[in-house]
Amino acid sequence: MNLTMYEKIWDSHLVVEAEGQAPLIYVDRHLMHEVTSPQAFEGLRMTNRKVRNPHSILATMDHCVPTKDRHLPIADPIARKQVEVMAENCKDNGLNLYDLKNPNNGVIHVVVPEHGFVHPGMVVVCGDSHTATHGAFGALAFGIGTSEVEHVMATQCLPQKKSKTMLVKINGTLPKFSTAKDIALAIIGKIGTAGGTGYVIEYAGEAIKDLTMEGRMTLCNMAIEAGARAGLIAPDEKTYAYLQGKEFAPQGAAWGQAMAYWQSLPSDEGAQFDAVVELAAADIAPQVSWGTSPEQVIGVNGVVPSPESFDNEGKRKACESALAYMGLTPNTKITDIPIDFVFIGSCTNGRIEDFRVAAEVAKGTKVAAGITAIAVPGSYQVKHQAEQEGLDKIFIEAGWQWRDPGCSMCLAMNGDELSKGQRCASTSNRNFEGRQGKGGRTHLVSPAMAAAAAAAGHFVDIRNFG
Ligand SMILES: CC(C)[C@H](C(=O)O)[C@@H](O)C(=O)O
Ligand code: SF4
Repeated sequence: MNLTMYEKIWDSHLVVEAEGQAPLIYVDRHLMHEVTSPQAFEGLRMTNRKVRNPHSILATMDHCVPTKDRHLPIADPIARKQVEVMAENCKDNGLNLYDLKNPNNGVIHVVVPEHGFVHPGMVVVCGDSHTATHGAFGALAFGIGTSEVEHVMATQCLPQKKSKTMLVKINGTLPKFSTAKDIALAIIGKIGTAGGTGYVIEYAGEAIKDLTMEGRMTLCNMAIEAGARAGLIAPDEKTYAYLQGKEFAPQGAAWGQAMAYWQSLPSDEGAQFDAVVELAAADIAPQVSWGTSPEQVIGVNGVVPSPESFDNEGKRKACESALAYMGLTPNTKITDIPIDFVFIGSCTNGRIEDFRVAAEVAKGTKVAAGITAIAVPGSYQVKHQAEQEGLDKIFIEAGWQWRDPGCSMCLAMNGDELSKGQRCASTSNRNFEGRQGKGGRTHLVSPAMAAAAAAAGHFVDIRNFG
């Protein structure tokens, strides 16, 4: 039988499928951060249970951590408590934690790949929706709720409904200046934030093969914003080269055995998907979101749409309320929208490649008057690598702030936030109302587009920049 990669991973992890119950699957890796784990640990304590396999867990602190003045105690008492509780829980259960002082600290979905903790063919969970990121390695990776976090800690298994499969094929090669972020946004613009509901998306096609591992992570990261359970990309030579030699990658003879398994994972020729979506890479321009949902997005050379341009009532209404919140009028050119803030970072675009591209654009420019621009590396590893390459100096000379790692303004839980009415060019993944601070307005873009906007003071078409 011709199977998709999802079906192969599913079949090899299915523990039991009892009549009238959700199938039970085995979980290989469990990722953790300070926000969604405390109640799960508490639940274990109350029921006198232990973590079944501490080695399956890697934990960090990222959401509520400060990105500056880290030598000082955390000022916000709630954040401080969260960090302390995380440290205690990990210590009590013998878990590997990259705490604030650890040189491996950073955003969970950035640090996990850096250490080769996720391998092709694994089932990976985390109490976090952007777990989808790890699908870039050909692993079935998805977010779970806090009660499920407890269940997985205790049993290493998870009741899980089987998903349908969707193939998203990006044909041809991407134009210069269009990136994985633009592919992600263009797909969501096409299928909508509910387009992937009930599906696991497999991304394929020449443009996907061409992406670096960082780019693949950016793309899979946003599968969740398309409503999908997870995103997947078939492992290939790039995947293996990325993993080889990393701390948690198989070593010695185990490497060869693992490779043999990994090479069996890609979807078989003729495998049937429940849905197929195709896009031409050549049509994907640098994207800018204009609304309060990632599907409200358009090419940078476009204009803010009017509610009447939508053919269904729901979308018309959504457009109206998004424009009111965003303070935008229909037909405004995207490149005429002024900004107040720029954020480069997050588990979508906080990797070394993102800072390289942004620094190349920022080099020799100055942040426009009145604009605050912050560069927040996804991890200390990214930060140190960038510093070795002198990227920090480029940003600082251009007037940017160079911070310590964390989720930061991706969701503004740590005090880094917009004030009411401020408008931000952001490389993160969600532009929901209030996501970057109450009344703040978020436009999702790629790192290059963010850096260009910082210099110009408004969005610019990166293809004509400089
Ligand atoms: C805090 C966490 C539960 C949340 C998520 O699940 O994604 C956060 O990481 C986010 O990006 O909104
Ligand atoms: S960087 Fe943003 S999307 Fe990623 S885990 Fe943190 S808050 Fe969630």
